[in-house]
Amino acid sequence: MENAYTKSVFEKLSASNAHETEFLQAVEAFLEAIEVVIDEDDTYQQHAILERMVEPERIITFQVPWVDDNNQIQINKGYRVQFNSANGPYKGGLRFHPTVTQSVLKFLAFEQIFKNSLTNLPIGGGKGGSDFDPKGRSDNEIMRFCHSFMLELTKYVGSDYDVPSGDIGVGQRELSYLYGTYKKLQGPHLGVFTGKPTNLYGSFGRTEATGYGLIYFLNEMLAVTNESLVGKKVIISGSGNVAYYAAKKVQELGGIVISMSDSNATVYNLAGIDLDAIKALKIDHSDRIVNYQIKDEVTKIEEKSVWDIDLEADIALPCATQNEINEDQAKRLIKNGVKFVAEGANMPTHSNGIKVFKEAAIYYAPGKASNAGGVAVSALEMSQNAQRLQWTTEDVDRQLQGIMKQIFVQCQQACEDYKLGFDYAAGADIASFKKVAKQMIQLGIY
Ligand SMILES: NC(=O)C1=CN([C@@H]2O[C@H](COP(=O)(O)OP(=O)(O)OC[C@H]3O[C@@H](n4cnc5c(N)ncnc54)[C@H](OP(=O)(O)O)[C@@H]3O)[C@@H](O)[C@H]2O)C=CC1
Ligand SMILES: O=C(O)CCC(=O)C(=O)O
Repeated sequence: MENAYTKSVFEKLSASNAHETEFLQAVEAFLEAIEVVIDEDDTYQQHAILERMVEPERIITFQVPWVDDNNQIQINKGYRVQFNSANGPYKGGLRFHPTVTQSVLKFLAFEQIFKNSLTNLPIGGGKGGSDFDPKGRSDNEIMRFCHSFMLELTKYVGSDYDVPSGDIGVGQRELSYLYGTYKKLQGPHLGVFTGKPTNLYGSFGRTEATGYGLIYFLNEMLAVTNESLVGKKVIISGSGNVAYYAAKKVQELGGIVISMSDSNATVYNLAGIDLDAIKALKIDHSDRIVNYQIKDEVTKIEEKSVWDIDLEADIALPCATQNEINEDQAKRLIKNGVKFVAEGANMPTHSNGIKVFKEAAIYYAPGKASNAGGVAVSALEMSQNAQRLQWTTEDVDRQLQGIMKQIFVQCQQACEDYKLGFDYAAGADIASFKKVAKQMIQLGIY
């Protein structure tokens, strides 16, 4: 960092949040990207915009006690980070995973501020969750956990105030239990959660939206070089919601999905893997990739990360979790011919890995732009719930395509304005920073 203002904000933040490594990583990358804007205009410093932007408006932490199937009392930590509401009600998912900490949720909520702004829909930045591990838990245990979590969180959310949705470990089943508890306590305010099943008035197309949106964004990048997905070999990490629907759309548009993974193993085949088998294993049941049924001699399963396997490919789509690609793994991708990386997960590439992509001058789409389709359709779900209407899948998908295109255009425009080539990561940060900063200035200091 070179600008005195950004540098001093980051130094103070690092001193007061020394152990929050993921959060500091996200803020550092963001501040580096927007320095060109800070350099040209001291209004931001006069209004202390950066100091206010890096401090959450509110963090709620609470105890989640529940009883397991063996009648043992279990205690987990619950959180909601309400980071910034300049652009509207706090909006962002809930994550249930043993790796959840305040630092992880702060980085996710911070990124969400700018992602949500890029959608051009009125939603502020938030995120929440728990260190609860749903793996191996019975349906009744999940329901009891959700009930206890929501008894507390109910006090802090509302359809015009803070609207959670899903993320890792939280899908339609969990969202239904959470909404059921909220409804019992506060009444049937449909819009307090998004990502609900469609028969509970979730939006058609929300389940698919993050993965499909990722591919719509990727298509915009491919179009810059007059290319398309047809015949392209695509590495995908993860096999959850985002990964699976991204894979489906790649296949629909003529690409070849050569790998998918989970936290234990990777399945790969240069001629393409069987997405129906992935769906049966990982979407319909909480099974493991190691149990993928191999029906030919070329499919392989290895108990390691996909980023540690040498696979010749054109495109990489990290769709599992944060910091899954380090510097060496990024170098392996470049060596194996990858020319496009688009992030389905949030911050899946470590800063050193991003540096490798930039030096290799490949096309790189940052998660806060390329995975914004999910939250965008969540915002459409809020609109539908408020209007007491339910739009068709086709209508939602058409709007999603338009939103992803607009996000790409904003990134591209900022790159043009600041002569950044195709550094879409910087473009996304600059475009969204300017919008949120303007709103904060308009709203005054309070
Ligand atoms: N759902 C959404 O709408 C959105 C999600 N995202 C982001 O996308 C990513 C995936 O979320 P989502 O698909 O919803 O979550 P899911 O819970 O549906 O799937 C997560 C997938 O990632 C794998 N995974 C999790 N942790 C690790 C790890 N440490 N190493 C390797 N694999 C891992 C899981 O494997 P396993 O089965 O072994 O746990 C699983 O395959 C997250 O970063 C999330 O924040 C971003 C925007 C919207
Ligand atoms: O749909 C939402 O509200 C949240 C999506 C989300 O958590 C994300 O974009 O990372």
